[in-house]
Amino acid sequence: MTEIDIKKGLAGVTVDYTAISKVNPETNSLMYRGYPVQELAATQSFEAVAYLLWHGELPDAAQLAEFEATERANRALDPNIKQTIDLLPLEAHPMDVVRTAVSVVTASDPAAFDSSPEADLRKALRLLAKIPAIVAYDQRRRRGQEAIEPRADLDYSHNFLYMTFGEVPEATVAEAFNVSMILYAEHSFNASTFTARVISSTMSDLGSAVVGAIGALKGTLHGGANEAVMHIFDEIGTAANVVPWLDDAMANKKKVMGFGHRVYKRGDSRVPTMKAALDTLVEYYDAPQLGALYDTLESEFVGRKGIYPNLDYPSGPAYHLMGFDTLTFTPLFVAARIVGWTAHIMEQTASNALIRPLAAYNGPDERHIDGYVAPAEVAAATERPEEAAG
Ligand SMILES: CC(=O)SCCNC(=O)CCNC(=O)[C@H](O)C(C)(C)COP(=O)(O)OP(=O)(O)OC[C@H]1O[C@@H](n2cnc3c(N)ncnc32)[C@H](O)[C@@H]1OP(=O)(O)O
Ligand SMILES: O=C([O-])CC(=O)C(=O)O
Repeated sequence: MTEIDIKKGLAGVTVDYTAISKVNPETNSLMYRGYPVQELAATQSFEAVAYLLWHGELPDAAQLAEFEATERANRALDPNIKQTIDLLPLEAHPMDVVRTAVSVVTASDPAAFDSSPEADLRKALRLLAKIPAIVAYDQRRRRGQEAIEPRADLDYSHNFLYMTFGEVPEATVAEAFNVSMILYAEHSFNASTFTARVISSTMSDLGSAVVGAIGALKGTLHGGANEAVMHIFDEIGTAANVVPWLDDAMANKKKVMGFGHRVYKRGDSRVPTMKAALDTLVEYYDAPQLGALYDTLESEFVGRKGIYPNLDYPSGPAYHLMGFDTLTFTPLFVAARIVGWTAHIMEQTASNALIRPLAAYNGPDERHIDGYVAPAEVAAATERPEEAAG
């Protein structure tokens, strides 16, 4: 058999251009539409960053005001969405709940069949506005709490936390949340975004592409890692247990979630910014034990393996300190990444080619069903070219 150079997992394969973001492992940097993500996190709201990723430029004051007004006006959930969520068991994974609710939101959109740039932009903003209400509604129903309606006088981050916890958060908490949303918003051709692009490439609709992307994000090798990090923290307990826990994990060849990355091999460009946000929360909530566990596991694991934390490592404990259930962490990633997914769906649609790679067959050689005699016309049609030529 001829040797074919298979790039397992498409590792290292460049499949298209994108103008949305640039991940540069050489310089450990990430830019959204040319702006370093650290600068955006330090100076912008998540709403302004969403506008940037969708429109290519940061909004001026009037554009931002209009964008925010539309976002605020679209936050509430229609009764059919709440009823759909209520039909799901309380034990359903929140990612399955979000996936199902998003499916209903997009199927109920009057422009569900319209894939024009204007309709897609409007649908994207509608999802950006509604996903927080879905996530908050589901966490509250799991806790047996009444749903809280959105407040149009609050920005995205304050309102998200308000709808989830019933209190307007302090600035420190809302700011850390805003930073996490900006850092999670976009990351080039990651697995879930690529999934969305594959679905869009068949000329399917935005809703189908987003639902597929949510499915891809759920896995622990991707977005599900922020939830998995917290399970690990719960298992380890305190910094004093890190060494024996790690000895055991490594002896059993277990992956330590929240570490490693397909593209960044010397550290994830977003981690220092999210770690700084986590530090403010550790101080705010007076949780030095969690900070010590974080630092000890990081230094032990990096020291032993030379594999660095990714964004899910600081964001998991940050969401825990804010009060989110561990199961809600990956839906928070969905709330942010809806921006990147939809930006890529629109980019794919604007310059489409069906995504359909090749595979090298390595199954059994040709064989036949005993006693089967092909009709003459079928035999002629399946006759292999080399036989026909011979
Ligand atoms: C926001 C995000 O989605 S970021 C990613 C979140 N995912 C995680 O945190 C899950 C844990 N990490 C991983 O599984 C991996 O690092 C991935 C999947 C993210 C990237 O991996 P890949 O580029 O495919 O590299 P791969 O998994 O082959 O790892 C290369 C080697 O490093 C090891 N390695 C990589 N990450 C880890 C880890 N977290 N724990 C232990 N070993 C690891 C692998 O076991 C492998 O070792 P080997 O060569 O001895 O077999
Ligand atoms: O880029 C990736 O492979 C995963 C990642 O960090 C992200 O999607 O944010």
